[in-house]
Amino acid sequence: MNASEHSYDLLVIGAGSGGVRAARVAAAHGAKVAIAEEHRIGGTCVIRGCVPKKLLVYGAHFAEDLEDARRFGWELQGMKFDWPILRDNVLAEVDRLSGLYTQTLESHQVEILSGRAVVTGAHGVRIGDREVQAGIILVASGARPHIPDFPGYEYGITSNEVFHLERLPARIVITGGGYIANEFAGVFNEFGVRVTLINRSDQILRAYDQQLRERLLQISMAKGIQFLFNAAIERVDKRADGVLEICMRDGSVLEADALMFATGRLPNTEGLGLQEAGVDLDEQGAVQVDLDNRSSCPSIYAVGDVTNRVQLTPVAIREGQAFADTVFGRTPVRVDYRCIPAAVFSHPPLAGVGLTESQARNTLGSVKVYTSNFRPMKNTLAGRNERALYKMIVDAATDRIVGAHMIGPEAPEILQMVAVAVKAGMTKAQFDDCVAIHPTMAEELVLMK
Ligand SMILES: Cc1cc2nc3c(=O)[nH]c(=O)nc-3n(C[C@H](O)[C@H](O)[C@H](O)COP(=O)(O)OP(=O)(O)OC[C@H]3O[C@@H](n4cnc5c(N)ncnc54)[C@H](O)[C@@H]3O)c2cc1C
Ligand SMILES: NC(=O)c1ccc[n+]([C@@H]2O[C@H](COP(=O)([O-])OP(=O)(O)OC[C@H]3O[C@@H](n4cnc5c(N)ncnc54)[C@H](O)[C@@H]3O)[C@@H](O)[C@H]2O)c1
Repeated sequence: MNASEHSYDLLVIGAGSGGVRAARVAAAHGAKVAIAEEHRIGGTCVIRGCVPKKLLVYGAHFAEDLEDARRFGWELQGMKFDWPILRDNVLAEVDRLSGLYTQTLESHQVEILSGRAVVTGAHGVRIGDREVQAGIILVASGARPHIPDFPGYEYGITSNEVFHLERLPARIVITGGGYIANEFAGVFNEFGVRVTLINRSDQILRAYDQQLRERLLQISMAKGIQFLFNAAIERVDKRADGVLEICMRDGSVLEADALMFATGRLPNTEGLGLQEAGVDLDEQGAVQVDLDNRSSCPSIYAVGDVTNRVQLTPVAIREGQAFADTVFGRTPVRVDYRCIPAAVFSHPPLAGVGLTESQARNTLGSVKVYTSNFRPMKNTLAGRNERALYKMIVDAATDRIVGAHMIGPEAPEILQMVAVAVKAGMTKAQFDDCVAIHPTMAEELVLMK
């Protein structure tokens, strides 16, 4: 790892959540670092993921807030939603954040190499017509949307394009039943777009607690989102008037103005030269790494979505940090994958940490489940018939809380703090021992009987 033998101590491929953190921290540890990026600094989360998505979720929620405002005495006239205003403000915020990420890299003396990187050997990378050598290569190239293969798939869009729509479609069909499908179904529905979600199985958000999933489904349907289960697209045709005819395997035909794929994300390793350099990939193309993020080629490491472990930004960031501290900070650090909290920013949002009820029943001897099924005070006055559901899963033998799951307003904000307690191994009795803050929704957590 000597920069005089190679151009850099570290060459990072991909300036997203994991790559930027790794590059910055390695440079702070004294390494000579370069980072290659083929698109924009910030990666998926900043440019076309978490950040613009969450801003759209905020924008969409005004539809309900403005409706509810009347019951709180506000008279609102001439309300109208203007998509280009929100879109352009969101894209401007993305530009600002991408600029901040660039500044952070520059202020840490990380050299930015613009262009697509291809690995040429255990220490070699080509970016455009530039060949560079590095003691260590970190692959942090993320993932890309998976697009199902059927005639007419090219008429569909993915989360890459959705933030740039010229105008809102009157009707959208979204395929998939996971995070992106449910988040964008909510966003479009709040904007008044007629949404149909097509799911190949009979369940949405499979990793979440069943009761929460059922609650989201019930609320989403009540809000007007249509769900088609056990359904698959056979072909899509585009009519002369631009309308898409989505032909289903069961013979039915859906008409829509837009089709969005939200069917998972595949690791970005295609044409990257990794296998030629001795890096093992799995059948989906994910880089296989050990607990220290090291691949089968000793000088090549990988973090984030490209390893297909947990496709979440905070996990990619931790992996990038652990890599840099271990390899360049001489402080071995491993990411702890236990109790990773996660949230779906649907309307309403849901969030969870630890074991679901069924996982707990399958793995523990005896389980106690506490639930609070309530109508938030704000919804009551607003006349909004939408109930929240909080669940706590407790190991009966030890009284330890092994899982917490919530759907309702601000669930992700509240669950972040509950996750600290669950990870710390707190007991139900310790929650009960804490006095409530009244009136809040979160007080339900210390009042469950
Ligand atoms: C719509 C959407 C919403 C999301 N919402 C959330 C959320 O709310 N919360 C959450 O935690 N996670 C969310 N995620 C997931 C999150 O964005 C990813 O887990 C995270 O960005 C992964 O970081 P990464 O560093 O592995 O890869 P990325 O952030 O994807 O960065 C990889 C970078 O590598 C670049 N690259 C790829 N190949 C090359 C190459 N050969 N040469 C040069 N550069 C290359 C890419 O252009 C990209 O900039 C969302 C994802 C999507 C798509
Ligand atoms: N709030 C968040 O933290 C957040 C938000 C968005 C995305 N993400 C991350 O990004 C990842 C990708 O999101 P996603 O929603 O695309 O994936 P996902 O894994 O959440 O859901 C994919 C869905 O597509 C379906 N599917 C897969 N292949 C299919 C096919 N060939 N035909 C029809 N359906 C198919 C699956 O059954 C599943 O319902 C997520 O797994 C998550 O890790 C996180």
